[in-house]
Amino acid sequence: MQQRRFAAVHGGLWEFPGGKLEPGERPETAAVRELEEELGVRIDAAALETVGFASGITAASKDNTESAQRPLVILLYACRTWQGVPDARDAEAIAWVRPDAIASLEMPPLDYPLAEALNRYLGAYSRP
Ligand SMILES: Nc1nc2c([nH]c(=O)n2[C@H]2C[C@H](O)[C@@H](COP(=O)(O)OP(=O)(O)OP(=O)(O)O)O2)c(=O)[nH]1
Repeated sequence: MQQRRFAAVHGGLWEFPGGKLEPGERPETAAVRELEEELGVRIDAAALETVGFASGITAASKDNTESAQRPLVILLYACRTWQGVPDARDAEAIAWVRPDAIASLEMPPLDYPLAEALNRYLGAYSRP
């Protein structure tokens, strides 16, 4: 998980690493690019596993310069193999967090349903 820059929208909150698509960009390509930019790790798009998504409305920007709040969809992927050691290149901090402890972090609203989707995906909530 990574902690957003204090000056950013949702500053100081923890989130899954990632970011917005560039025009015309595929989500998997964006995930590869963002993990390189934010963590300095290299991943193969073919190694991404689809976990789930969360949808809502964007937060109002801090300085209110952006237009009205817009619909937002965040896709979550799992990736079990990568090259390099994760480094906080674009965040206040990064941390490995056990999947069942992610929801205890202070996060932006859509990261909570993403954490639930991850735990369902990993079977952490499976019944005996
Ligand atoms: N992770 C997350 N992001 C959210 C939620 N609601 C919401 O408006 N956002 C916004 C905050 C950011 O503007 C954007 C996340 O994309 P991002 O990490 O690429 O954007 P950013 O603003 O940090 O920086 P930039 O690289 O685009 O300049 O989504 C939410 O619930 N979870």
